[in-house]
Amino acid sequence: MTLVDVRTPDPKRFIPGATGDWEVIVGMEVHAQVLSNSKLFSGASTEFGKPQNSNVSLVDAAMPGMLPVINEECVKQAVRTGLGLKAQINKRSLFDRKNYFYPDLPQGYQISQFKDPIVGEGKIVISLGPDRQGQFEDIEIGIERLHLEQDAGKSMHDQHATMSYVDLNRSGVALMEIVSKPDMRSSDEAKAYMTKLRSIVRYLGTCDGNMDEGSMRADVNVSVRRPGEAFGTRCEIKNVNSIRFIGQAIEYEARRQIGILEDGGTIEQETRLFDPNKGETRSMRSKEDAHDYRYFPDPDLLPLEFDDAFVTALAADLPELPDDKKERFVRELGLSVYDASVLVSEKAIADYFEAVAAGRDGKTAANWVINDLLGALNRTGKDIEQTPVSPAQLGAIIDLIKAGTISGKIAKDLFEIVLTEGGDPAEIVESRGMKQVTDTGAIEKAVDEIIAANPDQVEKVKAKPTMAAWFVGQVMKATGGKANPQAVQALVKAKLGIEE
Ligand SMILES: Nc1ncnc2c1ncn2[C@@H]1O[C@H](COP(=O)(O)OP(=O)(O)OP(=O)(O)O)[C@@H](O)[C@H]1O
Ligand SMILES: [Mg+2]
Ligand SMILES: [Mg+2]
Repeated sequence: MTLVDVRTPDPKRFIPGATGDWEVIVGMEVHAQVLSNSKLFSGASTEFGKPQNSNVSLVDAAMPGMLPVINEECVKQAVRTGLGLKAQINKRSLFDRKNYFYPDLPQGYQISQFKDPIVGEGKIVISLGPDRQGQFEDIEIGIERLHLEQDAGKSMHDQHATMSYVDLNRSGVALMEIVSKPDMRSSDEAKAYMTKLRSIVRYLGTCDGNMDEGSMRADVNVSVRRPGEAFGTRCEIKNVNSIRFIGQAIEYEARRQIGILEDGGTIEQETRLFDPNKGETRSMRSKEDAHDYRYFPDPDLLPLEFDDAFVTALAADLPELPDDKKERFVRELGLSVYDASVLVSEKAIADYFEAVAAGRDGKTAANWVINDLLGALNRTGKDIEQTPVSPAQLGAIIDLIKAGTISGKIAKDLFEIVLTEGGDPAEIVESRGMKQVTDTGAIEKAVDEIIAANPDQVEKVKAKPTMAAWFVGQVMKATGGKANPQAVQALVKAKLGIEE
């Protein structure tokens, strides 16, 4: 890979050292487990959490004479992901053997793609911000390639005092390795990149994106340099399994390298581990080069070939992706970029919002979903999948306001009730007497009473008409928030003789 610098050094991102500023360079290799029922080259199940060694075929256990057979669904998933990354799809690609020994790798090699991957160059746009002025900064991060490969099994060192066990359930499961260009310049950019990539594969349905189950993990390559100079030597931090840890690992690693360089030392290219308990990276081994693996084309597999029609059919079926959705929410529903960004950040949130917004005012739906629903979920530590308020229930609350059945203020109380107790919003309004009072007779009585009881305030309003709001507030209070606010306002003004 030839390294090309596509970024202009930005002082905002510089890291101050003892002897001047530094720039951090980050490139990531993300392993994303392909969503498929069976493995890349065998019919064994990929289901997570099964008893050890129950999802293992003879192929996965590398029994002599077993031959790999490519799983078409995994190929489709890789192409879909490539399309989602606006990348070049290679109609001919090759599988290679990457040779190394490890107890969890019974074949003695991993089938991967080296020189000719299924997907070539693409890009991901990340969005940073908003800053204090409410502005977002969109940055394009290059994708170098995406290739298909097998996952290894799992060594288990904690099952026995003196022996290690191996679980081969994961052995042979399809992974997509998505390799970025070294285009990131801060830990925030790297976190935004991972967040966006995860969101894209979730929208596409090609990977579940569950980092805590290991479905997505990142090898984070970090180097530092003086702004504007050539790329420095990278260290690769293996298997980082949360977005927060990606940020912490980069911050630590950049400072470690800066310290060495400022002391007159040099950076050795190596493979490191991130220790989340200590928040630091530790050396694992010196970095192996491609030639150490003795890559060669796997003689058991034919080149992988497909035609344009195969790609076109997959492209035609692609779901709407977050960037397109965001743009459409702004254009068609008149949402702010900020609101649209929040709503598309996760597919499940976007789906929820679209169900609420269908046939209703988009901005109103967006306000309720962002401020009330997401606010409540945040408060109660739940995510959208566990929402106690369904889109139908929230939609019903919005409809009750629109129909004038309840006031906006009562609607907030109603939302709290649905949130904690559940139930049909219209029935709750009926049974608990939450209906808005639109009967002018009743409102008029309340207005008269407040005016009669507050002669001092009446004098003040005459001098300062904006004080009328005080009366509106008192009447709303007296009616338990159920009076129609517009009707109250009109009556208060009329009775006090305030011109519109
Ligand atoms: N100087 C650098 N600083 C930071 N990142 C870099 C630098 N040079 C390369 N990278 C990044 O390192 C990654 C290299 O990944 P790639 O899969 O090509 O090779 P590898 O790490 O040598 O191989 P393996 O897949 O065996 O780990 C890319 O994401 C690339 O952007
Ligand atoms: Mg790699
Ligand atoms: Mg690597």
